[in-house]
Amino acid sequence: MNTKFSIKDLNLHYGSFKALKDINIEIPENKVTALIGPSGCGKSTFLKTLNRMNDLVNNVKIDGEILLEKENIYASDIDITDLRKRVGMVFQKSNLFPMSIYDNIAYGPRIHGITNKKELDKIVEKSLRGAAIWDEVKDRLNKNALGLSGGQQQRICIARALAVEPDVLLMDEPTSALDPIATLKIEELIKELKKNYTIVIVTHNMAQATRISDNTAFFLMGELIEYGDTKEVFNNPTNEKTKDYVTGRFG
Ligand SMILES: Nc1ncnc2c1ncn2[C@@H]1O[C@H](COP(=O)(O)OP(=O)(O)OP(=O)(O)O)[C@@H](O)[C@H]1O
Repeated sequence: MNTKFSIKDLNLHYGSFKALKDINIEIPENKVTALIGPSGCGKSTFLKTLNRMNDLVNNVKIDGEILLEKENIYASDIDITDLRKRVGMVFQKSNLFPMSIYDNIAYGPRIHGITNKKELDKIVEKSLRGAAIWDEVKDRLNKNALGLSGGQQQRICIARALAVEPDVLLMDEPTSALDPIATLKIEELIKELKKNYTIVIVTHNMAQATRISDNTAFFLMGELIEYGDTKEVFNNPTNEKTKDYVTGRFG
């Protein structure tokens, strides 16, 4: 099993507040890694360090090392646009642009210099197929993406992330705004996507973590308390705090 991210002694401060404390973790390739823990424990902060999204926050200070296949993504010579192309992100709520489905998907590739219509057509179809939504939208590619249902919009967001051919997909509670059926569709999709992508997902939904993830990391107040095989973390946790959390005693 290959390691995709190797994180060593990662600390993150927002001003004087320490949001991540000495995080050490290896994230395997082509697996789903779930990040769980109570609100405010640092899950999203950690997720965003993986494609340097926190760089955009004022007063943030990050130290330690995050290797993406042996390359330190915090090295001064790293190309951040290229990093975000390799490590895509899907948010809690759909953040599609008020434009056609086609243009939403073609947006990233166009930014990266692809202008040929035939090539873009191919990318759009491949990405929509990859996100299991091609059949639902193939006859309305020129319609406004915001006219789709919430679940469909999330799959378009995933397609948009796939369009620039990433290696990794970061997902921050991608189903929290969806009904159970739309949630199930995204979960099925995630299981399919891990064949080709490494997935790291923040979820508040414990059942979801057990359904879709291979590994689970439990965070508490900025610390990584426990990390391992999802079945072990949920059924046989080594730490009392993990046990309390996964059995619903707090959080
Ligand atoms: N931009 C910011 N500036 C200052 N503090 C921040 C910022 N973003 C997050 N924090 C603080 O860092 C801590 C971790 O926040 P984070 O959003 O990572 O937690 P989380 O576990 O993802 O929470 P939730 O499950 O509620 O989304 C919290 O105390 C939060 O208030």
